[in-house]
Amino acid sequence: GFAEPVFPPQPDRVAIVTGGTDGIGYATAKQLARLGMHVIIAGNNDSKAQDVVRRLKEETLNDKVEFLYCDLASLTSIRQFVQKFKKKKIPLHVLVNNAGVMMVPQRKTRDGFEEHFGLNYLGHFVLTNLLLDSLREAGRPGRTARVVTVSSATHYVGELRMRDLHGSRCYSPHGAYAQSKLALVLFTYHLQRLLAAQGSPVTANVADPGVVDTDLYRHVFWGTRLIQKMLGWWAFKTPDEGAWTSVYAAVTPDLEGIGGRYLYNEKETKSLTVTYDRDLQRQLWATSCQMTSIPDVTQDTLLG
Ligand SMILES: NC(=O)c1ccc[n+]([C@@H]2O[C@H](COP(=O)([O-])OP(=O)(O)OC[C@H]3O[C@@H](n4cnc5c(N)ncnc54)[C@H](O)[C@@H]3O)[C@@H](O)[C@H]2O)c1
Repeated sequence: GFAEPVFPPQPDRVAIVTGGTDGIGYATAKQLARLGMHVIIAGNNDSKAQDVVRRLKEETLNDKVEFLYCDLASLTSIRQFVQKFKKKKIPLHVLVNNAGVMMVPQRKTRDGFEEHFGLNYLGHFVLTNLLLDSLREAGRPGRTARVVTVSSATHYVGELRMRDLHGSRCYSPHGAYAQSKLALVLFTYHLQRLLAAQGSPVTANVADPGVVDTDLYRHVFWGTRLIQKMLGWWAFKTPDEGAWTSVYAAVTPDLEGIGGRYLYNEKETKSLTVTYDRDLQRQLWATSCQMTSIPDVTQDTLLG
């Protein structure tokens, strides 16, 4: 009973989709390519890349689909990806921060960050900051460039432990995932305020895909996995359905010039109360800048 939304064609626009080799990211890349966009998949899944690109080209009849290696669990790899992208000398209109891991055992990224926080959140924090100049250049009033960041309803039970962001004192895989998804919401709202304060032709929104039948659940308790296998078709959205909110945020004319929204089923919804706390947003942003050696441009711009 799911009616596919219809969006205007998007020729001459370029999108980067992180984690576009699988699940919701694959479906997002496919739908954007169908709309005529040049889609670049940023992924760490080299072995799948060729096949995925071939399938996407076949399914969308769009030849402008490519893969560029980007391991979001490595700051060096993210910087190399951005360099490679900028060498192409093409504009960037849409960045979909989609990739993620869930409930992985306690382990660290290359730079020593807890994996959920480091990959899901800090990886996208760095990627977005390094691509902001490209997004600003490509956007224009009336046709803004867009950052779409995929969070999750799990953020509602998240807690940001500013004194122990890496969960070294007490680690829970669920808590670490929820914290990373909460951080992405705080980041998006702060980013949107920065962009608005600078008068940048770029907007930032959060997309919540709902519960979607993908391999994200590979690390959860086996009982939950079994339920997914048996009832997934009935209780979960398909990846195509889950991708619509990201696609909506990326292209709908309804959101032209509008940012700072938490979107679920293509509608604005309230996120957890604490996500609107500007002091917390600022604190997280400043700490993230320190952790990743990104200059904090918001310090002078956003005082209020
Ligand atoms: N599936 C759900 O029910 C659900 C619900 C809410 C939110 N989400 C969010 O949707 C997003 C996509 O998840 P999915 O369900 O499609 O899962 P998935 O496991 O099918 O896809 C995750 C993607 O992230 C990529 N990825 C993982 N580690 C990476 C790394 N180090 N560098 C680059 N890419 C990496 C994977 O290669 C894969 O392409 C995630 O952010 C997830 O938190 C999913």
